[in-house]
Amino acid sequence: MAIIEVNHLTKEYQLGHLTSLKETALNTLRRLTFRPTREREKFKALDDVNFHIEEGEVIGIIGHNGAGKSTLLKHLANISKPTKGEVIVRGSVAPLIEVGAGVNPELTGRENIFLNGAILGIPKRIIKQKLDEIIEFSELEQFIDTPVKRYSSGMTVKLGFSIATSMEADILIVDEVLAVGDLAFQRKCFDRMEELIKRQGKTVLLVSHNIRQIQRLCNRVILLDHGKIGMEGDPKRVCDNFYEQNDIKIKNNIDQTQTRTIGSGEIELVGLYFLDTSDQKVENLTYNQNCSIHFKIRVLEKLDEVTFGFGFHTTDFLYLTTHNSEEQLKINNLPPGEHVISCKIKKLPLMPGIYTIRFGITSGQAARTVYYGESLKHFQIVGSVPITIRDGFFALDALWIQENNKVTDAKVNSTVQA
Ligand SMILES: Nc1ncnc2c1ncn2[C@@H]1O[C@H](COP(=O)(O)OP(=O)(O)OP(=O)(O)O)[C@@H](O)[C@H]1O
Repeated sequence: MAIIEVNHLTKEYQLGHLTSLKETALNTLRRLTFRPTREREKFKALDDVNFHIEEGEVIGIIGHNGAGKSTLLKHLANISKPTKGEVIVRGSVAPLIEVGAGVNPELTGRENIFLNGAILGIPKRIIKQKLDEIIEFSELEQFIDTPVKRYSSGMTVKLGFSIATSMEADILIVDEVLAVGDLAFQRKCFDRMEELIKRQGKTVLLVSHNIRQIQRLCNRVILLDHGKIGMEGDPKRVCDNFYEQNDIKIKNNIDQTQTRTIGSGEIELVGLYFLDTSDQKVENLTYNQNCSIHFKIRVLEKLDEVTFGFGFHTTDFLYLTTHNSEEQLKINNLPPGEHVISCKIKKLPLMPGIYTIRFGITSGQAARTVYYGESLKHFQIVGSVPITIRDGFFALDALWIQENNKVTDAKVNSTVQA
């Protein structure tokens, strides 16, 4: 029997509900003055959502901002009530769904550990046994007897995460919390999640915008799209589909895409384009194409010992390559004015998809950064790839060989001769 059943789950909100205090006051005034109250429009944050989860499954929930992911988790954690439909949960739930969820701000860290254990029906004796481990994992030894309302949001998350993952509830529900807290703690959380999932076979529901993390941890992914299930199933298939949708959105809104640049003001990038082998400008490239990338720069103040570097990254800022000019091109004296620097690329081995470019310029012996930009230009790699390549970002120019082939053949021959 499924550990979680979601049947025809619908959640309606009234638009503007979040600012309802002012609206309520206005409506009261309208009623007093016998004027008709304004009907507020309703919208469905979740719209007839159906799925089952079996024990031990690790489900990732992805989708655009406002798709309904958090709303769904709140229903699974029994924090929200459906407008229509039902959620059946056959087990205890440790929810980690917002900063401070399940944590009482008036109580100390230690008291919260006992409170949470009690809510999950864990005997005090067992909680006492786990106490040291929970405190140690949370890295809050010094503050464990301080009321949680004095904690920073990162500290609150650390406590919440340690409690939720130590209490051995049947189902762990995690919303994006791994993105809070310092990097080292995030890594620790990720490792613990992986351990819970792989070694202990826990049922886990995970919401994240970190699609790569979802793809790595989950065995099934649900893609929510405007409150409905847009797609569901194999993580790679669903995540790839989500990337494609995103990439198309980005490509259609390229002008609105935020490029990120920093600079000293001595130099600026005024043009960036690819040329094919006939020196024609090209917007899209085919897989394995010979091409060159050109950077048109305007130097405002004379610079010395100038080196360049560029790289490709995905639209979600996964850095794929860098190529520095240090060994090939170092300009000792770059006078004010416009200059074009280019880099020839032999057989660009990027797999079909949408990528973007970063570019940096340094000057002087200490390699001071005078310009750095990311997401500077989106481009698409099109065309088909050899069937040897299934996924990833790069195609290796590689060949499989059975090295002991000759030895085996020789043996076979000698056997035959004998
Ligand atoms: N209490 C509420 N009252 C009114 N509208 C709400 C309420 N809570 C959520 N919503 C709306 O419901 C929709 C779904 O919100 P939800 O937080 O579930 O999205 P999400 O997929 O988690 O988004 P994000 O990725 O931005 O966190 C949004 O349009 C949001 O504004």
